[in-house]
Amino acid sequence: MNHEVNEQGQLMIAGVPAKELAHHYGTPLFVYDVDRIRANAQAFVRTFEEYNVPAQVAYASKAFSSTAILQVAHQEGLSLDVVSQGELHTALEAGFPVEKIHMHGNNKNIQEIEMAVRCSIGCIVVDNFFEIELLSAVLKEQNKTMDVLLRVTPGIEAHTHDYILTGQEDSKFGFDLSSGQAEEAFLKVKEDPNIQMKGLHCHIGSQIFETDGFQMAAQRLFRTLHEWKETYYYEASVVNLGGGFGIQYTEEDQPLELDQYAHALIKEVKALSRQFDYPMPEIWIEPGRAIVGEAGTTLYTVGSVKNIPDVRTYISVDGGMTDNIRPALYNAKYEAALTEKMKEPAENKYSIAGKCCESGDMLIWDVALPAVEHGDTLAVFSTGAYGYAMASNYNRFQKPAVVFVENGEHQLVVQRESYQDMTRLDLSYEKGKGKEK
Ligand SMILES: Cc1ncc(COP(=O)(O)O)c(C=O)c1O
Ligand SMILES: N[C@@H](CCCC[NH3+])C(=O)O
Repeated sequence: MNHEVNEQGQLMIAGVPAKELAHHYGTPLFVYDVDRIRANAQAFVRTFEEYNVPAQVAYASKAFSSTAILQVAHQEGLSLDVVSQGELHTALEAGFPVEKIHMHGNNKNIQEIEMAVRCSIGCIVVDNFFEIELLSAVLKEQNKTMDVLLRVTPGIEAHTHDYILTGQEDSKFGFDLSSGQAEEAFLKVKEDPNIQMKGLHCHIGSQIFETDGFQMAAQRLFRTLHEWKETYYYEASVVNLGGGFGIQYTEEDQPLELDQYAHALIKEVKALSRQFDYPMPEIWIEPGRAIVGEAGTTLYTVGSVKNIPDVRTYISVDGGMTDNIRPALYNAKYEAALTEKMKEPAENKYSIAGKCCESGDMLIWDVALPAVEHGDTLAVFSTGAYGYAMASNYNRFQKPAVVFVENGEHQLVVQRESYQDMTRLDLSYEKGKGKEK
């Protein structure tokens, strides 16, 4: 992996020495290279523009949601995918245009739907029959209309590199195409004059390195849309192929360039539109990881170093599974470096441990590094997606701060949580002072 290193052998992030950031803001610290976020967004947006294909590139904010990142997403012409009232609230606080917000979720409750309808967001991606009932009732009550996509499971499951064609669908998300549930949902949605059915949505998985899974999914959606056109004279104006575009965490990961994913989707949808003589729909996608993943780096300070002769050396840092649950949850792999020793050769293998009371709180096993000492700043790369977003307060550790860096300037965009923040919602218990039943 290529990193910016200055003459003194220091790791630089968008023109600023990482050590300086660690010193200024403290650690653990999430640092985002904003130029990189913009370039990632543009790789998708420009490709659709170049091919003159109407599209929406919706940033999947589950990957990392905060006011600042949503502002950048908007500046780069992205739409937004939210999955909760919390993510929608953040979008509204960030001033994100409501008409470019799409709402997902396999169990949207009445409050979420009411909020989405009240705010007149751009689209709800409908996931199940119960939701159709809730949405119909809310639209009637608020005397409003709503554009929707139906989320369907096309029977393709991506397992990072390969694809499993599942005959029988087994997913908590969406309507099954093969059993006819999707068609039943389509007919229900079509019955409601307040619901405008714009098209179909699917999402086949995450961290996908090839394009054939997306192409297979597009084929299945088109086959369905073609049938519905023949049978019901329905024409979709949108096909949403979800997110899932892979990124590089370690040297072993060899993702495509982002514009190659977009290019392949455009080519496939154009071909399918010709094949089925179907009017070319808008193509919507929902990248999360691909927008922010590689743009993020986590900085930690090394604390204890424990050598077990002939076994391994553990180095413990001041964060861990509370700011990056992915190694513990998915056995995810990362690369790391010592920010001040970028030009020094690796001299040993170290295993990087977090500080939670969990043996499984390990960030990286056996990574080759120069000699590690107490006080070193350690950078873990490609932590921009599903890191801060999945952070917890386990062991009552504070959530880290987040800093944006662009053109040599840095700015705090999420403050470090304080202990007061953590106890703010706590109330004391006094025996005998409870409400009687
Ligand atoms: C419906 C949907 N869209 C988009 C995404 C974003 O995925 P990724 O971050 O892999 O691009 C996800 C998460 O996998 C998702 O479930
Ligand atoms: N959170 C997961 C991916 C889930 C994507 C959301 N549907 C990850 O870190 O890889």
